[in-house]
Amino acid sequence: MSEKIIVYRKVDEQVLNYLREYAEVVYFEKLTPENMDEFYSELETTTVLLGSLLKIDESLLNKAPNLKMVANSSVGYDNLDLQALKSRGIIASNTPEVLNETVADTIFGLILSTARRMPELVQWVKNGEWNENLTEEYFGVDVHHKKLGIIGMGRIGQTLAQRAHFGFGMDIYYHNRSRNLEVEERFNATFCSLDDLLQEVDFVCLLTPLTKETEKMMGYEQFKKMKPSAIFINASRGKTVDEEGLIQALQDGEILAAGLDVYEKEPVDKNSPLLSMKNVVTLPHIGSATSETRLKMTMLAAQNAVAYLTGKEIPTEIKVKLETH
Ligand SMILES: NC(=O)C1=CN([C@@H]2O[C@H](COP(=O)(O)OP(=O)(O)OC[C@H]3O[C@@H](n4cnc5c(N)ncnc54)[C@H](OP(=O)(O)O)[C@@H]3O)[C@@H](O)[C@H]2O)C=CC1
Ligand SMILES: O=CC(=O)O
Repeated sequence: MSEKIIVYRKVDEQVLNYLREYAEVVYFEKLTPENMDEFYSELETTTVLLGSLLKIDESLLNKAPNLKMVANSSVGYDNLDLQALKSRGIIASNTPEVLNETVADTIFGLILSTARRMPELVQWVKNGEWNENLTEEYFGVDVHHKKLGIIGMGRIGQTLAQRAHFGFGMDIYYHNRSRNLEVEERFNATFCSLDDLLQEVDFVCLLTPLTKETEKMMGYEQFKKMKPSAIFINASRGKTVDEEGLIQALQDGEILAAGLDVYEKEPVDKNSPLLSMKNVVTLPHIGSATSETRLKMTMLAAQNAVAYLTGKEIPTEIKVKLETH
């Protein structure tokens, strides 16, 4: 058994045992400043890397002369420099589909808890401030039968639209670079320009991957186009939003509230104004974070790694056209 895999995130024992049938496994439950030297030393002789979030760019690849495959345990792969990987002939895979339902549940939770001000009111009750009947100043806004705008109507966007349209009677609007007629038929959804979507809907949900095109695609100018009664939800990547612009828009009352699972910098800065705003619900990037779904994701990453090691077709290889210079 000559191949070596580094697993650099916590995974279930059954995932490790499966990998051990095919390669020597070096396991780091997590990477810390204390174990980075050991990680880099193992990296020199490693063929496959399995984990998530780690920035895999030229500087890391220079330390990995034998690397042949990166099995990312997330659907988003903005942590990978695909150009650098391709120029070295390194294959990459991600974990699409298996997390759609769980992430859509999280997003719906964010929509409901932001609209109905749940975290704020839970705290109010726990603080012992519920002394009389609730007055209007604590009311939220309805979700059912409102207009939901999805920017990035892909796999997760469609799973969200399913809940919103059939479960909550919401009207669906979406913006992608390309139209999807099947989505339009299935959810009676309306395709719009970004500006039209922002002006029309009650809830804007951002779900694009982070790319050069989508970086800071939502800034003050875009928030200003939303209705002052509208709510912004971000479950894509923090960097798709200009966070300063979002803070300013919330402070100026340009939008009603925001529900966030992702931030420009993670973990989010403890002093970020977002954390002290009552109308902002802040989750710690838990889109896919259930035991069942994380097991499915890491097992799929392991299956991708094993497919590479056994010369089989890689189930969810990342295949994108790269820019040529
Ligand atoms: N918060 C969390 O824990 C999680 C976050 N995510 C994030 O969600 C993202 C989406 O995942 P998934 O649904 O599987 O991805 P998909 O690739 O299935 O969907 C992405 C959608 O975004 C659209 N899109 C891409 N670029 C643009 C653009 N420039 N402008 C407008 N629309 C665009 C695409 O349509 P078109 O090509 O037609 O433009 C596509 O419909 C991931 O990349 C990840 O960053 C995912 C899982 C969990
Ligand atoms: O953020 C999570 C992912 O799978 O992407």
